Amino acid sequence: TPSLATTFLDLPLTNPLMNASGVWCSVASQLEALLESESGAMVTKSCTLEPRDGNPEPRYRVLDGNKPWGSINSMGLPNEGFPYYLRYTERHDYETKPLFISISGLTLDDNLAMVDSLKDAVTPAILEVNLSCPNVPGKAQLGYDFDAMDTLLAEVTSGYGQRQLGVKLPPYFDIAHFDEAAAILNRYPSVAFVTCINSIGNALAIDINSESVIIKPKDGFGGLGGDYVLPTALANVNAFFRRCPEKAVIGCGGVKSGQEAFLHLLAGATLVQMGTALYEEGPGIFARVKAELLSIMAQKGYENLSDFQGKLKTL
Ligand SMILES: O=C1NC(=O)NC(C(=O)O)N1
Repeated sequence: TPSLATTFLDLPLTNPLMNASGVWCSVASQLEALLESESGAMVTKSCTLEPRDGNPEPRYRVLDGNKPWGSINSMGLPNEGFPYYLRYTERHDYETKPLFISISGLTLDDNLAMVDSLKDAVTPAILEVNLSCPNVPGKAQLGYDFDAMDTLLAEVTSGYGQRQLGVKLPPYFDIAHFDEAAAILNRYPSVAFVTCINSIGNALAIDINSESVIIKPKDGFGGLGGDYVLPTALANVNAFFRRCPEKAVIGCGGVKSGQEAFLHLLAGATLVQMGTALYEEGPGIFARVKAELLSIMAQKGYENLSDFQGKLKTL
């Protein structure tokens, strides 16, 4: 029977599935549910130095009805503040599964302060620096400002003592941008992984009956997730898989079954994150998607993930 076992940064995982930062991972009860779930790993909600309430509600909506399936969100980085998640890293059971901690400082100094505390904590948690939150009013996405991204990576990798870390990238839509972002990332060997993609920022969902937007923040503009973003997510996974051979890619975007998880792995992902689908289904989704992925592998005669991981064919 096929196996979903894999490794990430030399850590063994029972399977490649995990949550996307921000979904089912903001408070201890959610983190405990992820620990108990069948995910192979888990990540905390991107935190800021201080606790944040985030944007006014409604700030998350599933886009259902007769449209393709997805979500729009403008949460605005609501979180319990960095110390809360640092404390969680100190009591996580690392034997059960690896833990990632996501940070999204509102300033470079805030990011450096969190990185410095993490370096001193010498925690097994894996750092994922979020360069791509599209929903804090007045805050541009770092991943779209290449100079600022370069400066942040120089300071953060140095501040983290060149310990391995990763970055959560926004989706790019131009080959020249894949080239430029990868060229910057490849100058930082301690950036050991990239997570592609964050939501497609600043989409607008409109309800025809009310003739109104459906989320409150930013006049209805918010990050898109779900089916809508799968082709863009696969493109970003494969673009960075091709351009960053020394780094691992974590796939995120449009995964709701074994099928999309298989596609992300084929495109080059080592691990696969779920956001919208997890938000709607809950942590039981991991058992379902695991079974679906195993079934697809069995049908195709694959024993291990390495039999097809990164082996996307071109014409
Ligand atoms: O990085 C993020 N991506 C999103 O789609 N939403 C959240 C947020 O708004 O907090 N952050």
